Amino acid sequence: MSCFRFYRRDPQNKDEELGEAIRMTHRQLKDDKHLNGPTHRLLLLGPVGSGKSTLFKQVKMLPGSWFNGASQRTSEVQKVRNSLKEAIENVLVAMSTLHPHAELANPKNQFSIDYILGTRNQHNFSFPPEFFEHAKALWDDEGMCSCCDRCMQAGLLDHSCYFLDKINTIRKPNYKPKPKDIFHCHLHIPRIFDAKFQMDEVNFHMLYPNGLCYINGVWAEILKNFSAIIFMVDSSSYDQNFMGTNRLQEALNIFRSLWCRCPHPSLVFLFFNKQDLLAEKVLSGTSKFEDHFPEFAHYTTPDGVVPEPGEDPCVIRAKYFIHDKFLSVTSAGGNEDSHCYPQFTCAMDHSNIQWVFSECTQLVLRSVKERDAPRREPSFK
Ligand SMILES: Nc1nc2c(ncn2[C@@H]2O[C@H](COP(=O)(O)OP(=O)(O)OP(=O)(O)O)[C@@H](O)[C@H]2O)c(=O)[nH]1
Ligand SMILES: [Mg+2]
Repeated sequence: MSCFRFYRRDPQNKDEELGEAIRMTHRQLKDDKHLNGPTHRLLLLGPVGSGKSTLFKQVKMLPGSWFNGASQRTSEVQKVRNSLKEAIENVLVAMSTLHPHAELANPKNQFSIDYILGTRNQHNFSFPPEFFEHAKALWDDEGMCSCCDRCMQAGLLDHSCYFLDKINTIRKPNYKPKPKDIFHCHLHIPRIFDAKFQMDEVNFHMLYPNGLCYINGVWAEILKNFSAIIFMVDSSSYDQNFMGTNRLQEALNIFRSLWCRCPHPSLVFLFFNKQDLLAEKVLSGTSKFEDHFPEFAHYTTPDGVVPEPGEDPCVIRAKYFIHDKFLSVTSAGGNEDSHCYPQFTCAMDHSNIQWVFSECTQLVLRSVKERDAPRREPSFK
């Protein structure tokens, strides 16, 4: 699970490792070039939990993707079960690390905890029926459930409940994952994922370094190898804290640091993701934006904004507040010849991502053309 994995990181070494892995991938890409023709490389970045894995899975399902095969689906059963296992293990770890400690409501379920924790680190775990029995017994325990709620409120275990609520479905011998199950499923090793796809007969190769810590040294060197960078933001995270920092503010800090280090000129797509969750939160009125960003109280939606059909004005105001905050980084100066394009996305929605990608790939093509013709003034910013 994202946040616990984050705690376990050894940032300096991991980033060096990751940098080396990306450099190797580039060498490989150069060798492949004569086989597949020119390829535009996209790098997917973003803070923990912003939706990178989900977007990546959508890309793998785009028409023309190299991963767009029926055989992929069968191995998804194991992935979903692994995600269930990871979810329950992480709640169990959280039970002993939270303060105050979370306790089992039924002490007899300690046997199930011992069983589940005893299966940790077993590769290719076969998921015997007793695994699901123990998982179910624990999920039915009120102590464990309330621990999960506490973790969710802290923004720690966002995938867990989804799988734990579906134990009875996932355990069935003839279980076939639904697309939603796959989207919730966390991508595991290897640390760098890549997907190739074609749009308008142009090759794209997207790299996604899972778990990249944003250490400065690696960035500048890596970034220059890409035609465009996609930076994802969890727009609904405005009311969440992680290790004492507001998650949206943290995303903004990371983006600012990325923008400063981008080689000139760069093309950056800023995906304001989880628009559905943002709308839900704003409309429910339970979590006020101004409680977390006081300047929101004086913010007014800019003139000329074109709303989506049926979009509520409060939602529009919140989403453009975030939009303007991030765009102020790019208009602050210092990287004038780079271009940043914002997009409002919902990575769970395949048609939205398909549309967004067709827009972005057109912009990549335009930008590359203009880069190759340096004497012409770029016609967009
Ligand atoms: N409702 C909604 N949920 C989303 C959206 N995008 C991602 N999610 C969910 O948000 C959670 C985190 O998404 P991931 O794709 O795992 O995020 P990530 O950036 O890969 O996270 P790390 O690998 O931990 O850095 C998952 O439970 C996703 O199902 C979205 O647009 N809408
Ligand atoms: Mg991920």
